[in-house]
Amino acid sequence: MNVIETNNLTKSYGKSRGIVDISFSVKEGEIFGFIGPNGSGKSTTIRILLSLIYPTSGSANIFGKDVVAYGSEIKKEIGYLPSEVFYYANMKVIELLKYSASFYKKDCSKRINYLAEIMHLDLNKKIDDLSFGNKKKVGIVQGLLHEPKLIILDEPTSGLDPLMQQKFFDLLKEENKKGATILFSSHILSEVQKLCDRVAIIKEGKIIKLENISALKENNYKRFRIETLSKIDKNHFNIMGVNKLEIKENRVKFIFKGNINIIIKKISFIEISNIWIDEPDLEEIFMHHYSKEA
Ligand SMILES: Nc1ncnc2c1ncn2[C@@H]1O[C@H](COP(=O)(O)OP(=O)(O)OP(=O)(O)O)[C@@H](O)[C@H]1O
Repeated sequence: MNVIETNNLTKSYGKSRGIVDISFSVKEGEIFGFIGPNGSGKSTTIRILLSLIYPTSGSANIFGKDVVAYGSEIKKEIGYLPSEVFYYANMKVIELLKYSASFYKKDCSKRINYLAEIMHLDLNKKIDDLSFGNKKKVGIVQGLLHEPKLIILDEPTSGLDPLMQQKFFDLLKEENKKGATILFSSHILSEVQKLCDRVAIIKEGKIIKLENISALKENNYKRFRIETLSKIDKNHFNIMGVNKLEIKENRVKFIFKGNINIIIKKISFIEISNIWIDEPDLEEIFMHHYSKEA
């Protein structure tokens, strides 16, 4: 079953582009990454899913229900962490969280304590006295306190130190194991790589690639770094499938996608002193998509 489904979702802000023909689906139990640089349209898509804004054309369904028609009903099953959180500064953390919990028809107190303990959040502090990172933690607890079936996170890790990021990711994995579906938007590829099953790459309002993380990483992309005994001819590796080719004297590096034997044969013509072959990280593959399709 698809938990999220969008069909040609389009939003224009007057004359300026928001998103154009965004179509993707997220299956139940999936952790889906939404990746793109600032201004590419991630928040716009998410705001439509949460019916905070309406699409100009196209449609989006969550749990099989249209987000425009059933927005308020759907929202009860969603945990949302916005990219920026704003609170009434005068409230204590616990007061705010209890207020948030009052929107749901269940007792969330145990859950609030559990989440606060994991995230090292002091419930008795005033919101005003919290650092940016601690305010973010309040947002995390607020988004997860009602054990939502769908968790939507918009650039959730900014402000969290690496240890807290790890705890947060562990928490998300735990929620996912219990059945929650997750939509995770980010411009930090290493986080998406750690957490997500599948990813949509969004650029200038359009999805340019939908891929399994494993396929994106292993899709025959290999990073080669070679050192040779003599200077390398600048055209030696200028062949199909070679990208980001850099040659300096007796060193060459590139990313290759294709039949690996072609490269091995090419290498056999030169005398090498060292070679490293590994998998490029998502960042490199992603940047390659961007530069190629720009
Ligand atoms: N309220 C608005 N009025 C006018 N244009 C907007 C508005 N909100 C977003 N846009 C434009 O829509 C496009 C997509 O922006 P959006 O905020 O969805 O991107 P994003 O990928 O979430 O980026 P960021 O990571 O910076 O939030 C951008 O060109 C942006 O300038």
